[in-house]
Amino acid sequence: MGQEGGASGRGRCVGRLAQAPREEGPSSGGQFGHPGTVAAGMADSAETRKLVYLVTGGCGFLGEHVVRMLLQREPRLYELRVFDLHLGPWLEELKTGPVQVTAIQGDVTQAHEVAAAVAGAHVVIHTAGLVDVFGRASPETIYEVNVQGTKNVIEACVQTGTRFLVYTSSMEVVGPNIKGHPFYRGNEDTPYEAIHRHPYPCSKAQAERLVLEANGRKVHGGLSLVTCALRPTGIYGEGHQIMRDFYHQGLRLGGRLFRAIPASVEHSRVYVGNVAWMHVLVAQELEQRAALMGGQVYFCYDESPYKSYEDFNMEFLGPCGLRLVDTRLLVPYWLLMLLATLNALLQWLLRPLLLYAPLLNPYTLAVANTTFTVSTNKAQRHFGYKPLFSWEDSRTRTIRWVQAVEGSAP
Ligand SMILES: NC(=O)c1ccc[n+]([C@@H]2O[C@H](COP(=O)([O-])OP(=O)(O)OC[C@H]3O[C@@H](n4cnc5c(N)ncnc54)[C@H](O)[C@@H]3O)[C@@H](O)[C@H]2O)c1
Ligand SMILES: C[C@@H](CO)CCC[C@@H](C)[C@H]1CC[C@H]2[C@@H]3[C@H](O)C=C4C[C@@H](O)CC[C@]4(C)[C@H]3CC[C@]12C
Repeated sequence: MGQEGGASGRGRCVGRLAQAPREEGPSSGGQFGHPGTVAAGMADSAETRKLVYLVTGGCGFLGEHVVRMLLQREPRLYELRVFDLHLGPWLEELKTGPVQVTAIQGDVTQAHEVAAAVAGAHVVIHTAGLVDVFGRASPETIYEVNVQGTKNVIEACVQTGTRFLVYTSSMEVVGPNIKGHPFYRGNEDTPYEAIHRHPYPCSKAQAERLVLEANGRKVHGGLSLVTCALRPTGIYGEGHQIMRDFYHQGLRLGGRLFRAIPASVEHSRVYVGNVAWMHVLVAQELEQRAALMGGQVYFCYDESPYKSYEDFNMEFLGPCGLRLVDTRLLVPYWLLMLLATLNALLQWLLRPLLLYAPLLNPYTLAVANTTFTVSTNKAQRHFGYKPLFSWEDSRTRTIRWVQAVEGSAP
């Protein structure tokens, strides 16, 4: 079944059974060094600094962590190009080190801007995207950024001779699907009917497919393009705007948040630092393991516990003074669905006047209410990934961030 869904991502975006290509080649043994060990045989010294990396979306929630992780853990880095529609002021502080940090204000929907940024890069880590499940942007805009933007990155690699492309995909390429089927402790090979209607998952699925299909294409200079897609589940950590939105919502409600989702509905979540680390490690290993890793997808995972979305958030918001009130008896699911639908109607009615984009809408309620948990070690088997941050460390860092940014530190 081919990829359907109109150019704007409207209609059903019907994917094939979401299974990554079967693994080829022997799974690699445990010969990798400890996470963070620099690429094998690389001395951390000036003469090894010869690589140029480009990170698109480098000023985003994930992108910033990828940029900082590269500066800490890629000793071969000569130049780090940070490409984003909106450049962050924090970039200036990065320009004092041994690596040349080049900030590029640009738009991935503009092919010429992408080509100029990619030219001369050895590796592209493509995280730029419109992460919108709240109706802030039109389906057309989501498609333009997430699909056309990815096409522009791929073509820029081919035209300029960049051989290695790491794409930030998403769990939503797989699910939850429009039928609300749970994905329980699944992995990259678990059969699952990936059927989407929402523009965001449709766009991520189309973009991921383009990246994987580009693996092996000849780039300028005659060598082959090696691509790989990483599928984070719900990312959390320093800089997570939705976490801040929940915290502000709780403060407005007198320190309380109201449970709307049964605790039995489990989600996988992954710490942003571990997602960034996986991106860096893939970029470091992709050349030596092109035959095994090229064209593959990998879920991003760590030791974060399986919990409902709301209970998981309380791991951080509880220590910041909020408590979760169980209101499922008061707010049955049908009433939640009605509220979500009213939000969608209000958004549509108010759109000519203002942007009304609450967290709760029919799509986010459906996703929140569907179990989606990942259990895999494919990244460890293929390129020796191990989480850099433990659950305890990830939790502490996130709590400290919420406390610091909200001034609620004890
Ligand atoms: N946040 C999550 O839970 C999550 C989970 C899975 C996958 N992802 C994926 O990770 C990537 C990063 O997501 P995020 O959560 O950091 O989002 P984010 O919105 O914080 O970051 C996205 C960045 O891309 C930039 N960008 C957007 N449109 C652009 C354009 N046209 N040209 C150039 N730059 C543009 C934005 O300015 C922003 O800095 C996305 O591709 C997203 O689909 C996110
Ligand atoms: C019922 C509501 C009131 O408590 C709870 C609404 C929660 C939703 C806002 C979030 C529940 C699941 C989240 C999504 C999931 O974590 C994975 C995602 C994939 C990623 O690529 C982008 C973000 C997201 C869609 C994420 C967005 C927020 C939720 C829908």
